[in-house]
Amino acid sequence: MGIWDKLLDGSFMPHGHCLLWLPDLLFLHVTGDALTVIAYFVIPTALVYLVNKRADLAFNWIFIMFAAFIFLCGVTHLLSLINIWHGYYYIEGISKLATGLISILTAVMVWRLVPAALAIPSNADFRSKNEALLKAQNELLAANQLLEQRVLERTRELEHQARTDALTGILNRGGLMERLKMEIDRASRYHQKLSVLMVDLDHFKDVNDKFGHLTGDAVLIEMSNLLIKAARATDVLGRFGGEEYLLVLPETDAQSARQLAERIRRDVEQHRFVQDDGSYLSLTCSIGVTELRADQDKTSLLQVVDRMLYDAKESGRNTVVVSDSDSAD
Ligand SMILES: Nc1nc2c(ncn2[C@@H]2O[C@H](COP(=O)(O)OP(=O)(O)OP(=O)(O)O)[C@@H](O)[C@H]2O)c(=O)[nH]1
Repeated sequence: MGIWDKLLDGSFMPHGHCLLWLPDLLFLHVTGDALTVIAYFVIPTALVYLVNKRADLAFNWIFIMFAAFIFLCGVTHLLSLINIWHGYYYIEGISKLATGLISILTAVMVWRLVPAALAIPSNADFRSKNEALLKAQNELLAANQLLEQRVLERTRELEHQARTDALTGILNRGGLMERLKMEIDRASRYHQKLSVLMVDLDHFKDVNDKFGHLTGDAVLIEMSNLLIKAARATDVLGRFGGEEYLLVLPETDAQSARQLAERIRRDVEQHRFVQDDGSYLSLTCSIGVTELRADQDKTSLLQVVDRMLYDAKESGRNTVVVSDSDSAD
């Protein structure tokens, strides 16, 4: 008995009459429906697998509804195939009803989902938002770099200010001590000469007392300008105290330092300090000078130069006193 005979034997009765008893027509329907049934079972399996793997998927419950709907369509198709030979019409009817219900429910739910689904940003939205984010990030980076630059500049400014005398603009005592130590270290290391001058205006208190503090300040500024002019660019000038200045002279021996000190003393003596009202003020200064000895430290150097200044004051002011190497300590 051939396949067609088997398909068309008595069990086909009476259901197959709709297919006109034609084997090729029956084959066509069976093949089409069988393929559809396979697809209807494979698709929901894929959907359920996807939802399982991607729990973050937006509206994943609708995928499950689609899966149920397609699966039931598959069952209905399968039953319609079986019913060519067996008449399970009630079962097929129940299956159709279940499919219809789930289809209607899915249709309603899908329409209710439309506004929310439309609100999901498109790829183009994401791209433009991403670009905007990148732009903002670059701007932030640039702003950060600018800020770091400003902080660096401000830090340098503050460091400079911390070492600067607010009145005269030359080094203050702190800055001066730092530089003096550096110069002493350098001179000791390279066995170079180094001398220091301590310059102090004579009877400066009288200037304040007679002409006021503002005139005193103006004199101090003018005095520092005078010293800047007298010194070399490599010399280090700073305000040691009230009306006391320290001049550090790298690569300079006591002899040359004395010559410079004498020139400064003369310059100050001859200088006319201008007052606010246009009148002039004459002042003198006393200067202590010393040259760094081997193994001498900053404190000892300052003690010596301070003593030389004291001697200059004691010997009548407007004088330069240089330490000789034997009497230095
Ligand atoms: N205007 C002004 N005066 C100052 C400043 N710092 C210190 N002085 C004054 O400088 C004067 C120093 O007085 P003294 O130490 O007696 O010295 P001097 O009058 O110069 O006397 P000798 O040094 O002995 O010649 C004091 O009157 C201080 O008030 C300042 O920044 N501005």
